[in-house]
Amino acid sequence: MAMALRAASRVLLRAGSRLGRREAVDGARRFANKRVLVETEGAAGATRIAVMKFRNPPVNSLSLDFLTEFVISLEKLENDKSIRGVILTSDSLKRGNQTKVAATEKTEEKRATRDHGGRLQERPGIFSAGLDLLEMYGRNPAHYAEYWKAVQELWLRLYLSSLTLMSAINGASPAGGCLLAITCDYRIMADNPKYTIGLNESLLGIVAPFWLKDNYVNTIGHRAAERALQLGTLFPPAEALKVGVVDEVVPEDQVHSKTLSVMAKWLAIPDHSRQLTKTMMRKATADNLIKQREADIQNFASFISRDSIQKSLHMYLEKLKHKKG
Ligand SMILES: CCCCC/C=C\C/C=C\CC/C=C/CC(=O)SCCNC(=O)CCNC(=O)[C@H](O)C(C)(C)COP(=O)(O)OP(=O)(O)OC[C@H]1O[C@@H](n2cnc3c(N)ncnc32)[C@H](O)[C@@H]1OP(=O)(O)O
Repeated sequence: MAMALRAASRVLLRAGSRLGRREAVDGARRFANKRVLVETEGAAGATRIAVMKFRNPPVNSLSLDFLTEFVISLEKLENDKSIRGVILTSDSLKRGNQTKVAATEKTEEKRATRDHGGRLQERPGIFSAGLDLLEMYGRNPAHYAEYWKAVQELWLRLYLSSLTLMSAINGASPAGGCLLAITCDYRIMADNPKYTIGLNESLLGIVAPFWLKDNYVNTIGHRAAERALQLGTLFPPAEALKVGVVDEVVPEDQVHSKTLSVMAKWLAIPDHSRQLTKTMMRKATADNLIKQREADIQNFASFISRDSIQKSLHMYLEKLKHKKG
């Protein structure tokens, strides 16, 4: 498996050097490609933690490019021995240098946040909208296979990461957004009832893959997962806490500071014993996918290519396009 991961990562690194653009380098303290910004906190030479901020406007969907850049950034952090903890979050806070586009029409209202150069900015309040629907709709089977391999890779890398991973959930987190969160060791969500989290695949007419279902079962238990998966439940923060999708709910302006303080507690545990424990808890679930990755890719490609499934996705996309802002 290690060999397979290393080979896949070489492919991703090659792809990354083609499409990844290092925008900012400040020693080892900050690096970025186009869609993921990584900032490290802590003194040089001491244990540091990294914050991976998603910035794939408008909704941080997990496009193929995003997945590639994410895995490259994570691998860099895994290889940096001074980093022991990583926080996943969205870079979706409004920045100063922005202006509101006149919001007289619904479409303008929906994408009202642009910077002065007219570039689309991330919208606040979205952790990640999940898998990119446009990667799964209207493409060919070879594309679906490539995309699914990248989705699997992301999940395996996160689920088996030796780092302490935490998610600071500062916005909506449906489906693949929830995937990012539940691979982490700890989840803290902003207390805003507009934000929801869960696996809503069934509402789109699709089905969560078995390994994500297993991850969900491991997180919230079999009965709760069975019900939530069938209904496609998106939980607001208080309910997410009750069912165990998240571990803590805190006021929105405290999500980052709280995550840092919980991280400090986790980092007080010796790495080797924590890592061995994590592996003991997760290996069987991950192995289930590793032993049938290729079959899972073929299943996905043929499932998503079905006319009925493409029709469901089309209807869902139309619904998103025409929903009231
Ligand atoms: C039995 C055999 C089984 C075999 C099974 C094998 C494999 C498994 C098969 C399939 C599994 C596939 C797994 C999929 C998991 C997923 O992640 S699917 C994606 C789920 N995501 C969602 O449902 C979220 C949809 N989006 C929203 O709810 C909202 O957009 C939002 C995130 C809450 C934000 O709302 P807001 O009002 O701020 O923004 P808009 O809705 O106006 O959106 C802006 C813009 O962005 C587009 N968009 C939104 N989400 C996505 C997305 N996920 N992908 C791509 N594009 C997205 C939206 O359409 C708008 O576009 P515009 O109209 O052009 O402006």
